Amino acid sequence: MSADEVIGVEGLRKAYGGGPAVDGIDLHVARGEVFALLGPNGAGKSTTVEILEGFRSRDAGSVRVLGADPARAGRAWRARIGIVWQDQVEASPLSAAALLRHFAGYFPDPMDPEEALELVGLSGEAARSARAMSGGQRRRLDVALGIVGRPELLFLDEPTTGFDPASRRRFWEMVRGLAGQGTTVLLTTHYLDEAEALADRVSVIVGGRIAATGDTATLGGRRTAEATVSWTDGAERRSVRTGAPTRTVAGLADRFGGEVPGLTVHRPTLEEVYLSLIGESSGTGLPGAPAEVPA
Ligand SMILES: Nc1ncnc2c1ncn2[C@@H]1O[C@H](COP(=O)(O)OP(=O)(O)OP(=O)(O)O)[C@@H](O)[C@H]1O
Repeated sequence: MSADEVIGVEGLRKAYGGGPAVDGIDLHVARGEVFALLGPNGAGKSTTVEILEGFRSRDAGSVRVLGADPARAGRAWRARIGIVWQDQVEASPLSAAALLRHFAGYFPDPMDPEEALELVGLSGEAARSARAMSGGQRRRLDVALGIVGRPELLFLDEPTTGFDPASRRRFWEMVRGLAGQGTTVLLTTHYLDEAEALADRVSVIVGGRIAATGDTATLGGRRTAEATVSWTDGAERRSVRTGAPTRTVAGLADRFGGEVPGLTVHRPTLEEVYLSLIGESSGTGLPGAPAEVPA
C-alpha cells in the first residue's frame, strides 16, 4: 500500500444466504480523491461501503482503510472517518447547532457548528430544529453532521436525494472544496451527472463485481468509442458511425459545398456507457455494441 492510499481493497467477498453480494472486488483510492461507486440496485455497493466503514464483516479479501483493517480498527480510527447517514436527523427536536455540538464532542478537532452549517448552506438555521426543517434542509444537516469532525475520509451514500437543483450544485461545490483541502470522498450515487460533476474516478459495480473503473471521460472506452455523425439528405435523415468523425464531417462539407443540413456529432454520454456496462443498452458506439445504422 502506498503512503498516499486511503482505501485499498483486494479480492473482497461477501455472501448472504442468497448467494454472493460482493464477488471479488478490488478498489484503490488515493488521498484527496473523490471516488464514486455506481451500479444498479442490489449490485453490492452498500455491502462494500459498510465493510469499509467497519460495520459489516467480510468473507474474504484484504481491506485497508486509513492504514487499518476496519474489522479491527478502534475509536481513534473511527474519529478520522465521516459518514453521512440517510435521514439521521429525521425527527430530532434539538436545534441544528445543538445536534452538531453533540456530534462534535466525539471528535478531537471538530468544526464549530456554524462552520459546518455554513459549508452546507444552512448558515441562518442554527436555532431551527431538524423537525422544523424541509426534507432537503434535513439532508444537508445530515451532511453537516458527517463533516463536523473534519474527517480525512468521508462516506457519502446517495447524498443529494431530495435536494433541489440549486442545493445540489452548492453541495457539489462543498464536496469539491473538501476534496481540495485533502479530504478523500467515497460516494455512492445513482445520479450520473453527480458522478460526472464530482468524481475523479468511478467504479461501476454489477452483480458484485467491478465492470469498469476509470475517470468519467474515458470510462468503458468512452473517449475512443465511435461517434455517430448524422445529417439530413433531402427528405432523409442519414447517420454513419465512425472512428474519424472530423474526416466524415469534412467529406460531408465538401459534398454539400458548405453547411451540412441538420449536422450532429454524437459521442456516448456517461449514461449510455453506464447502461451498456450494466447490460441495459446497445447501439451506443461503444466497443462491442452493435451498429445502429450501417455506414
Ligand atoms: N443483510 C442482508 N441480508 C441478506 N441479503 C442482503 C443483505 N444486505 C444486502 N443483501 C443482498 O446483497 C445484494 C447486494 O446488496 P447491496 O445493498 O450491497 O446493493 P446496493 O448496490 O447497495 O443496492 P442499492 O443501490 O439498491 O442500495 C442484494 O442482492 C441484496 O439483496
